[in-house]
Amino acid sequence: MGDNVTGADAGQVTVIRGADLAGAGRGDLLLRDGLVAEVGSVRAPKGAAVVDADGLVALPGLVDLHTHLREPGREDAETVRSGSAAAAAGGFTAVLAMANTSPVTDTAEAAERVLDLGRAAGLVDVQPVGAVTKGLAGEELAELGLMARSRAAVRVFSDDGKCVHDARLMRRALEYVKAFDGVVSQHAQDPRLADGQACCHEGELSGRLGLPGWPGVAEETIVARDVMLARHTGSRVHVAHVSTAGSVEVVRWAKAQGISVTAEVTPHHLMLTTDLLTDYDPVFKVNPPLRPQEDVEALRAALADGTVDAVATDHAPHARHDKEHAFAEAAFGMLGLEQALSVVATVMVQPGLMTWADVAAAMSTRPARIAGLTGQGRPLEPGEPANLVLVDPAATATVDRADSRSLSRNNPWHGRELTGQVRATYLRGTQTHEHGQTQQQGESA
Ligand SMILES: NC(=O)N[C@@H](CC(=O)O)C(=O)O
Ligand SMILES: [Zn+2]
Ligand SMILES: [Zn+2]
Repeated sequence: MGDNVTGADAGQVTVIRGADLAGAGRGDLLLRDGLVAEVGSVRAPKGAAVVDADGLVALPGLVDLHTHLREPGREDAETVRSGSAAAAAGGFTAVLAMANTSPVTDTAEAAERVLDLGRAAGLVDVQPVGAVTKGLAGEELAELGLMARSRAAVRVFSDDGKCVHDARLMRRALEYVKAFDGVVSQHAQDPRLADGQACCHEGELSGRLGLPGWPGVAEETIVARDVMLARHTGSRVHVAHVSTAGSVEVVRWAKAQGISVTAEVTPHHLMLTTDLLTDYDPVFKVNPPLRPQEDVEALRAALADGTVDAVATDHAPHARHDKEHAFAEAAFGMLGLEQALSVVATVMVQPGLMTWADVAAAMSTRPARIAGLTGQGRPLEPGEPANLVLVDPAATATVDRADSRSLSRNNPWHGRELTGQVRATYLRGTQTHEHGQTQQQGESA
């Protein structure tokens, strides 16, 4: 069977044998009619596909709160279809598609178009994020209510790529989305403290490399302001790609006050540090920038103790001609979907900072809840949608950027050895990805 399995028979019955059901012991799963029909010790019905999951961990399908799919506008870098294939290969069953496309997702029609492109691809649920401001210009609120009431039922709003810098607009947006339990996901970057040129963590290294500095305080001041706006409005605010120990402190304090704040961390901020910039390789240029080891440690601790709610990829594909430039001119952003789970397994599970049940919470349950996706992030229990991923926790592989389903190659993990490999992904019972030989037909036929 190929690597990406599409158009599988919707009537297919599948038995997954002997998986480690993260936190709930070892057992079989019977998938039928798009649902988990039985859990425990299952007899395979005649004609069922039987998957030997001995030694594999089954997790609820992963949910990415932060994906850039580039369609419409930059189909040379990614399309909804190619990004969906990358997501399925990474174990995801749902992604939130960021609004910084061209045109921007700032109307109900634009949101419905993204939703429909996702359905046509059929590999993951593609849920559009709506822009907070028209054209991401930061001046006028977009049609938040119309996007919320559209077929796309938008709940997450973000100007990601840009910060909603105007406090008055941010306050209005928070007040507005409260009516439908929406959330504003903030790209926290004060444009006066870190402008569009800022591309290296501000410190000794940025001085030595002669790169414009992006200080942690440019993030922290916005996070601090926004949690106070969330407290004032009683609305939900979400911190996108949190990158510093200081931001973590603010979020920890805010949660202790009962403020409705959530935060996500990217795989790259959990593993990579600013000293990778010494070779001026633009693959490591990202917003917010890679930080020093102290910040990485603080982010790992905050994810482990739940201060940071979720891992989100910030998958940011870029075409060669945008990325392969002198460091200062190259585009910001790196790929994330295909390696996210392996990175989390390598830096969090292997050293004992998180269990697989914790991974399910941080990469499926909590992101689904934050985004208001009711059919995702559900436990693997009878009657629940059969959205799941099978992971080989012990398998190790070296990342090769050429293997990607993404149309882009800006993969910061290229050449690295990671542990924990996705073996198969199922969306409502249909296999959307298979790696290697996991399936035998008709055990009891
Ligand atoms: N993360 C990035 O460096 N780039 C993102 C935008 C963003 O997330 O800010 C992109 O759209 O390329
Ligand atoms: Zn961003
Ligand atoms: Zn982003």
